[in-house]
Amino acid sequence: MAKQYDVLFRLLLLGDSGVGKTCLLCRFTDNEFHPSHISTIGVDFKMKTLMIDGIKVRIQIWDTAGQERYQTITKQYYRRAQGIFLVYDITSERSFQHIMKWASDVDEYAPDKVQKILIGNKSDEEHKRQVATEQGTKVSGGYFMQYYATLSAFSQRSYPYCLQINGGKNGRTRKNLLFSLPLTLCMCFQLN
Ligand SMILES: Nc1nc2c(ncn2[C@@H]2O[C@H](COP(=O)(O)OP(=O)(O)OP(=O)(O)O)[C@@H](O)[C@H]2O)c(=O)[nH]1
Repeated sequence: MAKQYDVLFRLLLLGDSGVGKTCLLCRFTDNEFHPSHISTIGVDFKMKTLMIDGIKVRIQIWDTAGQERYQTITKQYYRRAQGIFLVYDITSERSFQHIMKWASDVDEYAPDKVQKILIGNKSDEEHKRQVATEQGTKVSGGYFMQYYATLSAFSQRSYPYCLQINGGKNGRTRKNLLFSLPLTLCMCFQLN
């Protein structure tokens, strides 16, 4: 039987309820958008397998509930994550203010070397924007996050796997693949 994958990455989505974590995940895995908000209960996950430079990469993305009452459950998933997306909604100042709290939970419960990526979602709602891009840049720098992107789960246009991982097949190590992958994942969403 063919090997199902060469490497597995476990990624986690965190952020307040309603910022669009589930929608980002559905856009990434199924290229779908759900206009209604059905709150995640506890945790859920989806998987996607990508071929990146001849390597079969399985990405397992855990979608967590933003609601406070599930946080005892969701924190149990932090320690196995290799990458964490901290998501806020650009039209909600409050969701952005809470990023500091999510980031300090990550510091407390996730592995030290976890990749952290800040995502400002709902960039299609520019007219309702409450959080300037510069504020995102400042916070991501302050919390040692690797990347910062504004995205839209609503937007259909995507750039699937357009980022190539540097290094030839033989010279590539798992370590640099791991480092590069979260950015690849970001690039799979609509970047603008
Ligand atoms: N305009 C717009 N709406 C979005 C976008 N992403 C999500 N939404 C809407 O925001 C609402 C909440 O989205 P969800 O993905 O369910 O939010 P969540 O963060 O998973 O929420 P919890 O499961 O409660 O933590 C839904 O009504 C979505 O349709 C986006 O990029 N643009």
